Amino acid sequence: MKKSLHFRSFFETTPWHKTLRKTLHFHSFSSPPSCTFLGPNLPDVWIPKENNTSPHTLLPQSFQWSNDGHSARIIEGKPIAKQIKLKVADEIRKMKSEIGKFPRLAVVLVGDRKDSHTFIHVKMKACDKVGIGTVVSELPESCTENELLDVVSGFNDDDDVHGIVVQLPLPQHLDEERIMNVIRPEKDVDGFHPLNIGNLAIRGRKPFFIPCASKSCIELLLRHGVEIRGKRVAIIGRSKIAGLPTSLLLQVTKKNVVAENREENVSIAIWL
Ligand SMILES: Nc1nc2c(c(=O)[nH]1)N[C@@H](CN(C=O)c1ccc(C(=O)N[C@@H](CCC(=O)O)C(=O)O)cc1)CN2
Repeated sequence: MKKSLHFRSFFETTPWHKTLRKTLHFHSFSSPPSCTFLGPNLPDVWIPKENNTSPHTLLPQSFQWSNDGHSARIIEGKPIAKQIKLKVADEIRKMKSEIGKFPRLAVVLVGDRKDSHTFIHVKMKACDKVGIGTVVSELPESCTENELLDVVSGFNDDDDVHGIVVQLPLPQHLDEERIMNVIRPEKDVDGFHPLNIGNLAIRGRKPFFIPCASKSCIELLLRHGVEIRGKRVAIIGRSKIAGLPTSLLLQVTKKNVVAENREENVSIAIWL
C-alpha cells in the first residue's frame, strides 16, 4: 500500500519550520521505500506513527518570555537540548522497530588539531546516545586533495551513509570550497553546500539542511516564546557556520527583520 507523507520530524512542529520543511513525498513504511536521496536503506521521509507532541508545551513556566520589550535574558539551552535528544532517540527507536533501519553519519577528519578531535568526539558521542550510527575517516595532515575527495565521494556513494560531516577547518593546502561542493547536498548535514546555503537565502526554496548553530538559535527563541516577526536583530559574526546562515534564515522566514553582521568569527548575539 502506498501512502503520501510529508517530511515531518520533531523540529517541524512550529510555524517557522513549516515554512522551511521539506516537501518531499514518499511511500509508507509498510512497503520498502524507494528513496531518491538517502539511498535504498533509509526513507527520505520519516514520521514516527505517534508524533504529535508540541515541543513548546514542554517549556517550564519560568522560561516564558517577559514581553516588556527591554529585558535581556540568558537562554538556557541544555534542558532544550536534552528534550530534543530524547525525542530524536525515540524517533530512531521507532524507526528501527518499524522498518529495521537507522541513520548513519560519516565524519571526515583531516590532521591533528586537538579542537577538531574534541568536536568530532562530542558529535559521535551525541549520535551514539540517540541511536545514530557513525563511521569516521581520519586522514593525515599531509593528505592530498584528491585523497580527501575520494573519501567524500565514497561516502556519497555509500547507501549506508546518510549524512556527511567534513570537520573544518581543513589544512591550508586543501581547497575547502572544492571539498564542500563535492558532498551530496542531501547528505550535507552541516548545510554548508552552496545549494543548501543558496536555497536558505531564497524565499520559497527549501535547503535539505540548515546549519545547526543557526537552526538552534531560532529554535531556542521559539521555544522561549519569542516572537521574531518584525524585530530588529543584530547578529555579531558573519561566519558561514553561524552568523551568515542565521541572518539568511531570519530574512527568509520572517519579513521585516533587519540583520546586521559585524566582525567575523565572533559568536552570535541576538537582541530583540
Ligand atoms: N564541519 C563542521 N566544522 C566545524 C563546525 C561545524 O559546525 N561543522 N563548527 C566549528 C567547530 N564546532 C563543531 O564542530 C563547534 C565550535 C564551537 C562550538 C561552541 O558551542 N562554542 C561555544 C562555546 C561552547 C563551550 O565552551 O562550551 C562558543 O563559541 O560560545 C560548537 C561547535 C568549526 N568547524
